[in-house]
Amino acid sequence: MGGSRGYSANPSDYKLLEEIGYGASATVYRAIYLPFNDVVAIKCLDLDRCNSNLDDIRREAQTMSLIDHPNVIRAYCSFVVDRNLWVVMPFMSEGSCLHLMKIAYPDGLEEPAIGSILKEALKALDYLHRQGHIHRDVKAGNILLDNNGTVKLADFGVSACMFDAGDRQRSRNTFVGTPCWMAPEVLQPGSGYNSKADIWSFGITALELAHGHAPFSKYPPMKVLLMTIQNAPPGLDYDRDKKFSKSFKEMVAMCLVKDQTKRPTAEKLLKHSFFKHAKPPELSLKKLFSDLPPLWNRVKALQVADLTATAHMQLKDAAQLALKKMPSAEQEALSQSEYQRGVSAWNFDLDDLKAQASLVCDDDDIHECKDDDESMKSSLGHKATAYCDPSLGKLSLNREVSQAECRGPGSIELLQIDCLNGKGKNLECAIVEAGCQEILGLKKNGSIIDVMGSTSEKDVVLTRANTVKPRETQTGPLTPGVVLSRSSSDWVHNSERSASKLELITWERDSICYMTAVSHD
Ligand SMILES: Nc1ncnc2c1ncn2[C@@H]1O[C@H](COP(=O)(O)OP(=O)(O)OP(=O)(O)O)[C@@H](O)[C@H]1O
Repeated sequence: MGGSRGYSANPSDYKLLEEIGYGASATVYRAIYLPFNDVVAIKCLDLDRCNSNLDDIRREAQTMSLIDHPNVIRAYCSFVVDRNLWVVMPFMSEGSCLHLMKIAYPDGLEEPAIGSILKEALKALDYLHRQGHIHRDVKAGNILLDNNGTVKLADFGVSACMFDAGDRQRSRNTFVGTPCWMAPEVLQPGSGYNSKADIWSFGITALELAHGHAPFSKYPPMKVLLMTIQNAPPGLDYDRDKKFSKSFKEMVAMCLVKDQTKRPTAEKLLKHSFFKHAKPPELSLKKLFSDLPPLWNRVKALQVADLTATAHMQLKDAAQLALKKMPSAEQEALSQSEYQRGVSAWNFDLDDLKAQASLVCDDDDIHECKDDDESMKSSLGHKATAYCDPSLGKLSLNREVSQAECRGPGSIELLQIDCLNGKGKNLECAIVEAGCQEILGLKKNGSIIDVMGSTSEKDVVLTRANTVKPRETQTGPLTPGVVLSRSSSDWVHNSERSASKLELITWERDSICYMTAVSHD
């Protein structure tokens, strides 16, 4: 982790100035390199907060320092200071495209600017792929801009060298990334992935720049995973996105093909007419920054806005749950806020995801799953425990949970609410987290409380759970078609049966939802 270009590995040679960015495991500062009086950026990675071990981090730093391309951020040097790794880089005075959009262009950028940014980012990808790297975290937050219009792809925190012989398996199997931008094959059991995964993420980034947010970004991470696998690929809509050219729409559609073999390479994509006609960035980008305050003030403003939004949502959440009413728009907003705060922190293991994804019904399985509903109906009155467990059985909830009792892994909150069903019987539910409700498809027609409490002639039945003996808890992994469904109707069924009490307990660990349902006759 030595130095280069004359930048020393001595922390006292650097004067840290303002904070200019923050991510899952790092805070980035503007700094002065005192011997040259040169402005640099220093990424301070908290080693205690890092998922990676020191070898991974060392590799990241080495990879970054070997990079030599005008569109890729290169590390000047890196060294350990206390429990932090400092990575010294060029300072990009306009920060990331994400920050720029958040502060000034919430609905996205104009096509000429998008074309220029994407072309430079694509040149970076072409270079990295030729060098044998997969970036694996292409997104607007990792495209940095300078005030002269320079565009650089940043953050090799999660990249791995495909040709890194000693560790090939590991680098291919441990995917740390951001779900909205992830290619379906990365989530599919048994299928490998390669640099084409970056082309998918590039397509998603194009949509992000066009709309100001990535597709599915309002949903919680687990739901995004499922939607990526199950739904048709997102794209620019020919009607809704009228302001964008046919060429742009075509280019995005080429990237967002589920079959990775049908996606173009970066080299081929660069030849697409959309990029052939892209303006040089120094012409199309500079005007984006005029009238904006300095980067550090923007970042400060965003931090304040994030904190305020979070506090606001938490207050609203508590108040509305207390009132047993949360309009779905509010739930979505809450979910989005949670998601946006958590997205970068959401690092996961590919094997876990593959295991989960394999349990999801795809379109062809839906009929099969629907047939299973009948057997579920006959299991009413029994206790069913459904797992969506990343560690496949490592964690299970096999006890009944009473009011305010459950404080499990991570931040678990249990709120028990008594609702009356139409027959005047008590219906209890314990709900933890808006994202989980959404994953489970229970929020479509309003909050789960609404669904459960207001269905006058109906009881709420969780479908697709395995038939188990009365008042026994079934443990183990989710079986196909058990939990993950696409519509609330798959979950909330009308029934002649009267389940007088239903306990539904969900909690979240690393964005994975766990659920136990108990119905009592
Ligand atoms: N060289 C730089 N110049 C200016 N701003 C930077 C620079 N490097 C990073 N930033 C800002 O800091 C933010 C966080 O940096 P970075 O993405 O490297 O951290 P991270 O912890 O790896 O984040 P994540 O896990 O979300 O990708 C960036 O989104 C960007 O806004």
